[in-house]
This record gives sequence, C-alpha cells and structure tokens, in this order.
Amino acid sequence: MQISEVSLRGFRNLEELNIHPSAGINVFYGKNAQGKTNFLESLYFCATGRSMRTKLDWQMIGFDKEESHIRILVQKNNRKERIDVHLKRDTKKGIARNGVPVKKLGDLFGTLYTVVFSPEDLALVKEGPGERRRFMDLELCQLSRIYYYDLQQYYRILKQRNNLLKEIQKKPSLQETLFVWDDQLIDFGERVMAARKGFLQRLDILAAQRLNALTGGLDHLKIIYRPNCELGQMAERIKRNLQRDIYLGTTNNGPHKDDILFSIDGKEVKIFGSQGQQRTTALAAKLAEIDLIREETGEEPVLLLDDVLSELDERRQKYLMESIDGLQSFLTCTGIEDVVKKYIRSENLFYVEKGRILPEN
Ligand SMILES: Nc1ncnc2c1ncn2[C@@H]1O[C@H](COP(=O)(O)OP(=O)(O)OP(=O)(O)O)[C@@H](O)[C@H]1O
Repeated sequence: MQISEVSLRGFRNLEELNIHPSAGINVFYGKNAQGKTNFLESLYFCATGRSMRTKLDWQMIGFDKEESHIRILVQKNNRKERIDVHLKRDTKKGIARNGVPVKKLGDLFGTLYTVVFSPEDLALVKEGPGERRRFMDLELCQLSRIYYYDLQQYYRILKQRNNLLKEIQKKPSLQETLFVWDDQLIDFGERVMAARKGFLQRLDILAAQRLNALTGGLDHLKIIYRPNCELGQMAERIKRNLQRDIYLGTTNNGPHKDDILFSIDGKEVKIFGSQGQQRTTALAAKLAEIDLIREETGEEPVLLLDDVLSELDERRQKYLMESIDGLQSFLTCTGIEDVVKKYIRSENLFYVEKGRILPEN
C-alpha cells in the first residue's frame, strides 16, 4: 500500500499543504523544529487514530487555530481509500473512512499500516518495560481488532478495580463487590497475554533473521515474552495478592506489568549488550515488524522514519536503506546524508521550513 496524497490544514505548525508523495523513499529535510515530525505525526494519526507523541488531541491543533484537518488517500492494489481526520478544540475528534464516520478506532485499523522508527524506538531495549509493552501493543492493535478491544477492556477494568481497591481501604465491606471486576480482569488479561505470547514467538524468528543479516551472522538474537503472570495463572495470582493489592490500592499482577527480554547469545542485551548491540537489536525488531505485517496481511506497510539515520553508524544506515528499498517511506533528516542520496531521486525530496513543505524540483 502507499499514500498517494496528503492534505493538511491547521495541523500543528503546518498551516496548509497538499503533497503527492512517490512510491519509494520520500525525504523531508530541514533545520530543527520546522515541522518534519509534525508531518509524520499526521500520517501516523491517520493509521491509528492517535498521535505517537501525545494523548491529548487538542495539542495537535495549530496554536492560533480552532480546528485541524488531515486527509490522505491510500492506494491499495486496485482501489483507493480515503481517511479524513477532523480535530476540534472542544469536541471529540472525528475520523472518517471513505466518507463513513469511524465509530470505534478498531474500525480504522487496517486502512493504513505503518511502522514508525524514531530515536525512542532505537532505545527500545534499554528503556523501561512500558516502552516495550507499547511496542508490542501498537503492532498488535494494528493487526488485530480483537486485541485492540481486549486491551481497551483490560485497561478500563483495571482502572475500575484500582479505584475500588482504594475505596475498600476506607470501607472494607466493599470487598464483597471486587469479584465482579476480578473475573473480567482475568478474562481479558489472559486474552491479552495469549496474543502477546503468539506475537512475540513470531517476531522472535523474524527478528533473529534480521539481526543475523545485520551482523553478518555474528549475533544470535532471542526475543522472549516475560509475562508478569504465566498464562493461565492470573486468577491464582490475583487471589493470592488480594490483601497486598488492597493495602497498596493498586493491582500488582497482570499484563500491565509485562516485559520483553532481548538476549544475544544467551546474554540479556539490556544489561550486557553494547550500545551498538542495543540499537541493532531494536532495529532488527522494528524491521521484523515490517516482515510480520507483510506476512499477516499481504500488504506492505508505510514506513515513518523520524531522524533515525543520525542514530546509526554507516553500516547500519546502509542496511536500513537497503531493507526499506521498495517500500514507501517517509524519512526525516536535518541534512541529506550520502547514504540517502544513493537511494532517492530528486523528485522525492521535500524541504521543510517554518511549517511549509516544498517539493525540491
Ligand atoms: N499545536 C501546534 N501549533 C503550532 N505549532 C506547533 C504546535 N505544536 C508544535 N508546534 C511547533 O512545531 C515545531 C516543531 O516541529 P517538529 O516537531 O515537526 O520539528 P522537526 O522539524 O521534526 O525538528 P527536529 O529535527 O528538531 O525534530 C516547533 O516550532 C513547535 O513550536
């Protein structure tokens, strides 16, 4: 799939633009703080219905604007799909797919598959577990509406249960009502864990192949799911830790505490890997995401690469550029590095300055 047209109005500092990206690598270059990431954010929003930078939709509306519009056309085999986004200051966002309002975000997924590479993604291995959960959730939500629903329900119930735990501290008799939440929490929690396990088993194989290619067969990667409770054990753990949960006023067990372990030749990369190995591992995991989307959906995802080349050495830059050759990519950078020049044509260059995006030719 590929994005054939993007129109924006009042989106962050991008006042008004209409561009026709090409099928290959599109490079957006310019000084810092000109609007390059803002542009990628608008595309990401169309794919997922949310920003990769903020949970607060109003923050994306231009400072002096009342509303913001994004429209993209996605070309798939022989058909075109249109996504329209409308952000307003005081009301809920509106998203439409081919002119039909999207009622649940899950209905948007699948219109446009994206894989984002940002400097934060390259820090995936060394960051905290929250980043790693986000990594698997983003991918899984794009691929499975059921997962998206289960995850949403899980977090909704978790919040209710945590509120009730705090109430029980003040009024112990309320403990009788806790089982209502517990049953649902366990049900959705087990489903989330099962999906994560399956996903990481597949990602493990694909990422190992990627790392193998990246290091010329030197490093052998394993990606291992580290659930907070073993599959099938959540009910028992919730029951066992009930008094602790009440005492702390929060739920201490469940997939909201999951993690992923990356190891190279049996050693945990986060602890023993060099910085280069940590980044290469993250890069392999991200590239494996592309492979997985392709395998699962038969579609090529659109890649959003936000200033990642500057984070990689020359060999890894070259591997990344070779790996994305043939896929539609939106790549931002402050200057056009030699490695980029080799892979792009001049008509795929866009200069970004003060919220304006100008095709190079
Ligand atoms: N809601 C908004 N309305 C208008 N401008 C905004 C809004 N949010 C952010 N900006 C502006 O957007 C600019 C940052 O744009 P962006 O994050 O795209 O930078 P960039 O070109 O990717 O730079 P870098 O290379 O430093 O990442 C800042 O000048 C910021 O003030």
